[in-house]
Amino acid sequence: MSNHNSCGLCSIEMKNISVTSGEDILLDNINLTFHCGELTALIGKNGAGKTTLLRTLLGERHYKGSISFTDHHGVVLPMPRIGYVPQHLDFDKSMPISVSDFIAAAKGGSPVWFGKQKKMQAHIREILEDMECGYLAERRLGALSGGELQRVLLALATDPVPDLLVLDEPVSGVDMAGLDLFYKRVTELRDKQHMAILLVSHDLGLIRKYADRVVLLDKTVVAQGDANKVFATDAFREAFGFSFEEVAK
Ligand SMILES: Nc1ncnc2c1ncn2[C@@H]1O[C@H](COP(=O)(O)OP(=O)(O)OP(=O)(O)O)[C@@H](O)[C@H]1O
Repeated sequence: MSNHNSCGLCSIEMKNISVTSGEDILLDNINLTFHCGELTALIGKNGAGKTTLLRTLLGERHYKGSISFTDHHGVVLPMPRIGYVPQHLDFDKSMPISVSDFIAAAKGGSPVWFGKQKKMQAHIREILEDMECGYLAERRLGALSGGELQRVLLALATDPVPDLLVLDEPVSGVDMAGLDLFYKRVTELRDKQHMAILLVSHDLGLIRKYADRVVLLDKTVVAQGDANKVFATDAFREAFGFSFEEVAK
């Protein structure tokens, strides 16, 4: 898929990144650049280091090497602002908390029991409406479907607009129509807000439909490029045990 939206300047760069745990090398000399306005899909077999790479970007893993952000003016800043949608959210589903109170609490506003601040509530309604889920504002968080919850988390992760949006297999437990809708929303964000997006996914069909670039990881980057190119590599066949032609079916 061609990308019309990248200015070529604004980017997040991982340089010579290595992560170890005791004697184990979890990530080995990763060199990657994520461009603003581009959706990059991160793929690899189980244990390849995908989640470790995300956690490193989020500042949750100790690493060797450097991560930097270059803004639209070419100014290099030490760290990008990152929005994160986790794989799943662990919470007590019987909790009597509404979607808008959850967002207010996550944003570090006043505790929910102090009552809602009008301005904050209007803002929350606005960001949910941007994600076409304003109607969820007063629903109980625990009553949302998997797809609805993902949209709420996406609204939260993209306000304020981050430099890099990181999505960790965000759509597990969501049906095919919900998946497709989620990817559509994500690509709209890429185009409208010009953010760099990094997505860990196992859905090769959706990756081929929506990703601008695919990175195949096996502790280090073993292939990268557009989906068709990466799916045709020997490294892909080795990682997944099937060939490009089988993905195309
Ligand atoms: N905190 C940790 N300490 C030690 N080893 C870890 C830690 N976290 C992950 N690992 C190991 O690092 C390797 C990479 O794990 P990681 O979760 O990043 O893989 P992944 O590509 O996300 O896998 P999956 O597709 O199964 O989610 C695995 O061998 C895992 O056991």
